[in-house]
Amino acid sequence: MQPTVIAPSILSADFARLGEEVDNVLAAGADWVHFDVMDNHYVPNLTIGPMVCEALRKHGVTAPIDVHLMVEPVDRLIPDFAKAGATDISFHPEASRHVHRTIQLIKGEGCRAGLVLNPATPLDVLDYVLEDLDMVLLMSVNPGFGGQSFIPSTLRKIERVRERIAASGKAIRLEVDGGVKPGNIADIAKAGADTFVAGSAIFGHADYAQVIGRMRAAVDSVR
Ligand SMILES: O=C(CO)[C@@H](O)[C@H](O)COP(=O)(O)O
Repeated sequence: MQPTVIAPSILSADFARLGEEVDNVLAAGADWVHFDVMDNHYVPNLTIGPMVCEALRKHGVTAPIDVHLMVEPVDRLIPDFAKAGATDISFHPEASRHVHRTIQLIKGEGCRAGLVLNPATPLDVLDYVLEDLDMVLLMSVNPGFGGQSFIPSTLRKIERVRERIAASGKAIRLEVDGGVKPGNIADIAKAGADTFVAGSAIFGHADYAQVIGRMRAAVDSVR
């Protein structure tokens, strides 16, 4: 079993104080920094690129930076993010012409590779590549915005991916992203997730340590 990871999505942070916000969530008990990259093409929103990732490293952030690429095409940005300090890079299969090649590109740059499935993406995109992956990221909202509601059918999907990971015998993380909150994180963990992204639930709360503590306790109660 993989150790639990709580990864606040900086999409909901105060961008005018990003370094301080990241320091604060890490001091409050977060494990990773979840870094959402949107291109106004693959998704209808525009966010941040490798320069901001590099700036966080220069600021002194040493925690893993979990980059979720919502960009199309995806390959060109991968070396830039690796050089900027990303440790984990995940991408959507629809954004790559050659999914296996993109996974190898990420690993060749020294990062862990994740494949992201949107709520309506069938699990067969995992065929033939699951064992090459370090992580499967299941979106529990349609990508593009923070603050959306968790789509309940994701719970069954998490169970099915957990079964596939178990059958593979590999140490592959199962991350869930979108609408994750203290009130539903136990169900998400029970279904089989080990890595939890939360944006608005953490950055929208006045006390980061309290909300992260509640989330971790809820996960610990079922894992
Ligand atoms: O990738 C995305 C959205 O595309 C997510 O990382 C959201 O940023 C999560 O935000 P909340 O649903 O937790 O507010």
